[in-house]
Amino acid sequence: MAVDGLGPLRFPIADEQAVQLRELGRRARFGRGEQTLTDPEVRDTWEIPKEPVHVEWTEAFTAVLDGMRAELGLPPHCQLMPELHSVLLYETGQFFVPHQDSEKDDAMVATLVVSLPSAHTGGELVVEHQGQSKKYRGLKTAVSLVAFYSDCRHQVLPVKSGNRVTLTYNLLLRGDNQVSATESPLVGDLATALLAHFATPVVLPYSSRKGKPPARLAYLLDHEYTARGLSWSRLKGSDSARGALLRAAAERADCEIALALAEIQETWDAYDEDEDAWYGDHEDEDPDGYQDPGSTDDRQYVLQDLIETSTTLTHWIGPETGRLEDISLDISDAEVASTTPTTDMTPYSSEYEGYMGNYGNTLDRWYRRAALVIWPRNQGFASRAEASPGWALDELAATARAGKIAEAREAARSLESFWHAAGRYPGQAELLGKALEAARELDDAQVATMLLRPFALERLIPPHGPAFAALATHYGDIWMDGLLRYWTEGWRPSSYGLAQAPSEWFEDLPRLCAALSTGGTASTAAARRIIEVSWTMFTGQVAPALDGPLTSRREAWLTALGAPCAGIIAAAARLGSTDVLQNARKLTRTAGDRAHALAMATLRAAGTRRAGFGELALSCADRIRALLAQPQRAPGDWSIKLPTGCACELCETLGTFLRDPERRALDWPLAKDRRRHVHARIDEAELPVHHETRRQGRPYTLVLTKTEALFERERLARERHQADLAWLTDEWKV
Ligand SMILES: O=C(O)CCC(=O)C(=O)O
Ligand SMILES: [Fe+2]
Repeated sequence: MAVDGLGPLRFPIADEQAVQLRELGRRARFGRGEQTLTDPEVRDTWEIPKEPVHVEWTEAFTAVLDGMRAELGLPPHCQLMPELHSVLLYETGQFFVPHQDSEKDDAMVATLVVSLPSAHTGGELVVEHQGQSKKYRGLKTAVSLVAFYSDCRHQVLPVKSGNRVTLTYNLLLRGDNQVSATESPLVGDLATALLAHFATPVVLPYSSRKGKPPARLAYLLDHEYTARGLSWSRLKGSDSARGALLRAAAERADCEIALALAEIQETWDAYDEDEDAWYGDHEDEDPDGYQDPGSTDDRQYVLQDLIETSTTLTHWIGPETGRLEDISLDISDAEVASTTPTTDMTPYSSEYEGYMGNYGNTLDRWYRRAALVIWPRNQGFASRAEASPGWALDELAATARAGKIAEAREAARSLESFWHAAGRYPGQAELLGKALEAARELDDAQVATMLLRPFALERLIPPHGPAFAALATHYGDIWMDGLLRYWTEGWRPSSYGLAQAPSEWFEDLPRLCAALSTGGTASTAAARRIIEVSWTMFTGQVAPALDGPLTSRREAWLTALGAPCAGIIAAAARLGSTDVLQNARKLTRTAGDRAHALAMATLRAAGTRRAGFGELALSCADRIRALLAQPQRAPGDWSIKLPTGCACELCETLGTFLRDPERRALDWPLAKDRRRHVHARIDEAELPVHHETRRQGRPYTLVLTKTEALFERERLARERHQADLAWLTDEWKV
């Protein structure tokens, strides 16, 4: 090894040469996510630039690399290619904390660390994998070489004395490391086991019933892979042989197999060992008990029972495309198998949650593992469709377009058992677009309903217009009514209270209905239906809440409803939905401050639109004129109206006091619960009454005082009515 300017290095490396090297170096950086950082708490090392460094290996290196290939479990027909990554100098005290190397190249599978001969103590390289760890010490008089798969966590312990100099190499895998396992006697056994797995009903927990046989098997691999490093031809260590065996067994059992990445979450019942020691000396502890949520060092917790595991496949190499695809597929416990249990792996993140009421203390751990996913070939379409429904819809449409309509319908029917979940996949707008296309192409009313049913009406957006119109024309009104009923199921009030109306979607209804109504009569009729159900939903939620006083909270709520209300009315006017327009007029005739607030908010949200709003503007103006015509409160008139709602004796006393035009204050000895009821009534109606408890005597005395806000508010309300009326006259020519 030679360095420009320094000449050949002499081994063991002497102090003065280490100093020369350091002068060339800079503080080594490390990667975290997308970033490259320096932080001497994490990595304290000098990195010498590669350009002036020249390394020449003897013949023996090739043999060493081939030995490493064999020991890493890679077959003889592939090769490890070393690529110099960095030249590092650790002076006394320097180190690198545990980390995983990032794979800088798709073909990178491992790291090679070469320690050059130098006298030093400490500075051991510690490599971990699946709970095992090995320490490697550099030598004074010989080169030492350590290679490990890049998913292994490793660290360099602080150098205690002397200097440690290393070269690190990325080991790239050249050639396909797959071996054929068809000859192995294990293949037959594995194939039999696969057939048994797919024929054995799942035992359901807490039930004497037997479930259906599992739909698939996900066998978890032992090494970690990044999405870019995932490849059949670069499986690491024992994964490679297992992959080959299962691939051959799947073939023999007439199954399909895919290589996937899984996200696994474990929830443990756990406790913090230190938590009980609260009486001890805690001075050096963080007062908030803060724990870095990203920290994977959760060994301070004592694990009790594993409460739950969830496994979701997030990527796979498409069985046909051979490309990495984003998928989302939940795998049940009965479908997961592994040689190394997840519990023995190192989580990439964990989070401890102390006692929260319903649950005890829990520790969540997250892992990423690779998996071989296997399913019977005759269930292939359904199995892949569950993982990527968008792909499936495209397939269905394409098959039907190619004239294989019976086959396409059959394939569509095979999705029925899980298709209800299609409404929860990410990318709903795109998925619905594809479903609309496929439903039309399949030309079968029942299958079309099955495919579309899981979606919700508020997923329908203007770009869907043409596909929706084609569907409406093709299947007719009755079919469409049925579909719209399904699509608004989530809108109906459930036992948990009112469903949440999709406000923004209502607001945008004119645009949607415009897009739908260009598609012919059937589509226009469907658009009218959509307006009707929207109005029914909207008033169903709002009408019951229009009674009662207008508090500030109510006012904010009603103001926010102006835009959706205006959206529905404008859409109704545009498509001539007379029923809805008539109903909207009814709303304008509803008496009360709340209805007025909603009507004004609707007019303000109408913007420049006029059609459909005329009567609303008129009746608002009438109402304001009537209010303004009422005599103003006389100075010194302190009477306040208590809204109806409770007829108890306390409320009667309260009502009498409030009504009295002369009395301003009331001293009222009342026990705690009764005081609370009176407070609640006053606060709920936001009455201009101050309440206070005088904590003397038994029971304490509730002191009520009417405040000046009574006059101030009425003055402000009048001003606002005047301004509103001016606006209505100006803008709406009422
Ligand atoms: O210096 C060593 O032994 C290893 C350095 C290392 O882990 C790295 O550069 O990523
Ligand atoms: Fe490293």
